[in-house]
Amino acid sequence: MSVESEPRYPFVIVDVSAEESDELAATLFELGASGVEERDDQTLLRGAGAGRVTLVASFSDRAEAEAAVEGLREIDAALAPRIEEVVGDAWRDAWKEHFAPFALTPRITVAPPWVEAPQAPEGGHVLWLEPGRAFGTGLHATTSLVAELLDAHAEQLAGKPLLDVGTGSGILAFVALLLGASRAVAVDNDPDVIEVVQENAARNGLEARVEAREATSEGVKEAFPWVVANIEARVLRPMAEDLGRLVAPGGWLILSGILESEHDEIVARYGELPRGLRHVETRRRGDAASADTAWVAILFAG
Ligand SMILES: C[S@@+](CC[C@H](N)C(=O)[O-])C[C@H]1O[C@@H](n2cnc3c(N)ncnc32)[C@H](O)[C@@H]1O
Repeated sequence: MSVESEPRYPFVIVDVSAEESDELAATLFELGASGVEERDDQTLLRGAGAGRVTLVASFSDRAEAEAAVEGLREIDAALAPRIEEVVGDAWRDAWKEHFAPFALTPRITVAPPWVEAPQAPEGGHVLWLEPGRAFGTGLHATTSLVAELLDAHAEQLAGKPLLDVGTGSGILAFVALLLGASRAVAVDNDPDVIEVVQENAARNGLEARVEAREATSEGVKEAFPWVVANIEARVLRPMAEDLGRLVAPGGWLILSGILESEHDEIVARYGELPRGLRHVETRRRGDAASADTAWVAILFAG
């Protein structure tokens, strides 16, 4: 295929502070972006560094991208957005070059399917994972913090079913199953990830123990002894009643996708539910001195 006939994908790229990133991502959607990727110090493709976030917004054509750049300049002339155009489809797989086997927890090594089988950790397992376009390589702190909590509480998890809300690639459901959970229900409001979860389940011989479906917490009826949700504080806040209902008496809930600055408020919100979840433990990752860039995962007991 000649370069002229290859598809062209315009992106608007802008570097912002972590505090500004959510608001500016929403603005980019309002300006017509079809997707906005956030890159920071902890994502597979790194951001601008020094705690700053690089927003990469995709547009359907060049004219729309140029109009969005104009729109951003009108909002704040100091933003300095730029347009980059990618020609051809090879970039879609570029992230694969950076995705090598790594120890997610003491007992779980994650490996992409295109490498040779790595050594499993002692008493542990290799989790074969191809996230595709779903979130959840395990390289983001919000994922690894939950996986570590599951590993640390594997004795309580053994033989119990688990609900994974916002499952993405299915990574947390698979970690739980490899650590001994009996079965997992994995739900996500993005219908595109369900096939990814099913493919990854089959890759690990776990398909009989995972039920993946398009749903939010509202669409789940039964309560579980274990519930995990790595979403975002702004989604977890209104979800509190539902998630509280889904934790069986004596069960456990892990929440992630929460910044240090949001920690106390989330602990209070879930603690004041009629079910009264008790804060047990918080794990932290990132620069603790900066409450707006350090991530936390919170374990509650029901
Ligand atoms: C940060 S990703 C987490 C993926 C994976 N569980 C992990 O830990 O790496 C959040 C996921 O939650 C999903 N999500 C967002 N809002 C949701 C909602 N209200 N109900 C269910 N899933 C939701 C997104 O589609 C996305 O796949």
